[in-house]
Amino acid sequence: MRYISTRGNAPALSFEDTMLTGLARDGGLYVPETIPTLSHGDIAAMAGLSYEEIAFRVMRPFVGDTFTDEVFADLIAKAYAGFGHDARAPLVQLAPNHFLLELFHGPTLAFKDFAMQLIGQMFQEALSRSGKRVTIVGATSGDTGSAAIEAFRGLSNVDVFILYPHGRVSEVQRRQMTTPTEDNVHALALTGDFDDCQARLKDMFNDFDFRDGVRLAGVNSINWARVLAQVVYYFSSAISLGAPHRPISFTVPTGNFGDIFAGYIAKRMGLPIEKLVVATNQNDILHRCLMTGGYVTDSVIPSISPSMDIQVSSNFERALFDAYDRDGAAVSQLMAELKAGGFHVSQGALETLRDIYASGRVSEEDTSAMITDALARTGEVLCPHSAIGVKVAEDHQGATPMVTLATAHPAKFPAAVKDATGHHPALPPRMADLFDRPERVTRVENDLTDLEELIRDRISVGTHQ
Ligand SMILES: Cc1ncc(COP(=O)(O)O)c(C=O)c1O
Ligand SMILES: N[C@@H](CCOP(=O)(O)O)C(=O)O
Repeated sequence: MRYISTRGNAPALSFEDTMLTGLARDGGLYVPETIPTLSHGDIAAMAGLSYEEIAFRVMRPFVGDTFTDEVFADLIAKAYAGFGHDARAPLVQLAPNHFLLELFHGPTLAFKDFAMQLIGQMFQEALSRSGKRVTIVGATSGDTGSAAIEAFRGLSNVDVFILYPHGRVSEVQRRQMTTPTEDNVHALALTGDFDDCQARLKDMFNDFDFRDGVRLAGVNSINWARVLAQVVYYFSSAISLGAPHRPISFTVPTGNFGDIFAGYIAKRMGLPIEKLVVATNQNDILHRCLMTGGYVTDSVIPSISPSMDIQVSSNFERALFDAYDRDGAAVSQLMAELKAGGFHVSQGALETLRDIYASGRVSEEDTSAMITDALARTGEVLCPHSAIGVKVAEDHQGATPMVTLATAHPAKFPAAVKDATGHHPALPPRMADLFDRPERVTRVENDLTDLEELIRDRISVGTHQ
């Protein structure tokens, strides 16, 4: 299995090199050269298997010879052993034909743990074989950062720097990133929004002196391994609802387009997914694009669903690559236009995208109302992101069973949940002292040179400031 860049101008890589490389050297994102498929019989045979067994069968064809079967199965087992639910990703029925896929039973209470816990294991295995050391830099609107820190804290061959937008993450998210005490963890609060954090991260990857000098690695959904691990729960949930014998639709609270793109990969692998519905908050560039064809950036507006406060949606590039028949030059042209403010998707590519994806946008008021309403109707306490998903799913519900992804635990966003329900959602007991732990964070400006200097200094000193 080899991986190629969406911009068509970078070397094809193995799974291991793709995972450790992050962004392709032409600025593009890696995707598999061909997408392996599972037959109707292969999928039917997964009924009744554990999450870990399904994970192995779904991901194995993508991993090539990076890990033996035995090692890969062991890494999967270790990755999910710490989850707080035996099913790992349990389904809850909200209405006769509508199900909630709870993805928040991992250590940091968001769906990011599914991929990050596995990537942590895979990085350790690969780095211990090669004896190399890497510097992970991540950009976060709140959840990727805490999941990455949890997965890599204390590892001797990794430093992890997380850029988050100062004042624009929830207090729980911030404390998850600023309270770990390990020397290899560096939380950086940047003046700006998530798009600024992600843009500086991509600038670092495109600065080859810096990239090679610090051995830069990425664990955002830039990294193909992130997307891959997220494919699994589309299979596990659809199979438990009767796939491959009947089709299923999914609604996905969306920002950087990684999670819903994983659903697209599941569909391409043969899972009968009827529709993938993009659910956005008021930062609705994806919804506007699917409606009009115009992908035009706007400034990020802070919302009560801060993890989705994103306007430049990184993985949309992967969707465009396929919608443009894998024409890297066409994607490069679109990305150049994006730098100047935006682009228009061609009619053919837009029709392809609309065959796969539908979309909806939810206002702040409707998000809050849905948290209130869902509690009254179903007894579920939703986080604001999941509430956006449920609202859009209800607007798109047809005869096909609908699964909405619940992407975070409500206790990560207590203010929004309390406003809507009157109740303060409790953190799990193991995190009960989160607000008593001392915080450690460095304030940084949105300046590439300064950021690179800080990272170089920290690595060469080898201690946390
Ligand atoms: C809680 C939550 N929901 C939804 C999303 C959006 O997911 P994606 O960026 O993969 O579209 C994020 C951030 O990624 C998130 O943290
Ligand atoms: N919502 C994310 C934003 C980064 O997304 P990623 O999937 O590319 O890591 C976050 O919580 O950080």
